[in-house]
Amino acid sequence: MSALIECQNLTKAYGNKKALNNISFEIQSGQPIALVGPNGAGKSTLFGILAGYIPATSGEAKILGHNVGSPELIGRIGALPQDALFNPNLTIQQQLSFLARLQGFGRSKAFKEAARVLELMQLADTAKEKITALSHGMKKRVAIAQALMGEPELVLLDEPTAGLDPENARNIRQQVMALSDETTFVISSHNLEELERLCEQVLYLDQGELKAQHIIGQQTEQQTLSYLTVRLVVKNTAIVSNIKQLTAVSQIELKQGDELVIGYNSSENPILDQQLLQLLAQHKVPYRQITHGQSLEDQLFMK
Ligand SMILES: Nc1ncnc2c1ncn2[C@@H]1O[C@H](COP(=O)(O)OP(=O)(O)OP(=O)(O)O)[C@@H](O)[C@H]1O
Repeated sequence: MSALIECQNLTKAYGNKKALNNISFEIQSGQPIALVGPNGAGKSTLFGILAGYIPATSGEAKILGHNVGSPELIGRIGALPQDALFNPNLTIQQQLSFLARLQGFGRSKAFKEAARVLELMQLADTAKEKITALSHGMKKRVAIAQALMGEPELVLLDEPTAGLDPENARNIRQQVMALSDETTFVISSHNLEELERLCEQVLYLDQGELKAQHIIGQQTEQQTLSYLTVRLVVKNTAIVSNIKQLTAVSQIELKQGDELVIGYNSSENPILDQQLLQLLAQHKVPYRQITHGQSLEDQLFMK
């Protein structure tokens, strides 16, 4: 079976500037995939190429075995561009029905499909409104509804929750989770906690280069240390020296005073988590959470 996405030496240059520089990777269908990287890393450019909006300068990008932009992919990919544009003269229902017709739906099926995705995004009440009458968050949800039309196998979401209030952001995350068994989502966001909750894999782009591709929470081959992350209820710097004395602890970082990231050799001490709990109890240090592994932020940025 073909990979869901396969890029080989993909490059996109704008004049002398390489927005993507010779990147190669392969992704299989499955749980959501995070695309992360600082501003200007090339995330939107990669989405644009995969969705068929932007031509690559060189290299190859295939989806489900077909070159990006090829007619075989119509209706099989959905995309939420960073700045989705809609026709201000049409109602939301007309707009989405029109897009469904472009995907090959007949008139009445197109209407039903538009209504289905609007319902999915809890937008049924706005079907008769024009896009100009909607708030930023609602526009975003319309754009996501558009990306879900035709039940595509791959949905590319460029910053789907940016600028949304917490409740709407949560609704979108819930929709993504609910649809993830049938559809593979690739999601870019600057909210690493959100991606960590939603995604199983991460692609990390920086200055047009692919710096990492790995499964979230899984140790990489180069990594010899295991990690425990402890969130304390109140800041406590004194406990650090006690933790350092536990067997096999080789690294400890205190972040913002209340989060401890402990690096240790788990084959030397497989019960460090239990010893840590005892130590915290002994010193009457309350904690909110202890997790195995590092946060996505630490996995990406901690040296
Ligand atoms: N149409 C364009 N013309 C010239 N340069 C462009 C164009 N589009 C993107 N770039 C440049 O390509 C690089 C990658 O941009 P891109 O928008 O893909 O980054 P990004 O990772 O999505 O950033 P952000 O997180 O800020 O959205 C940037 O240096 C950007 O200035």
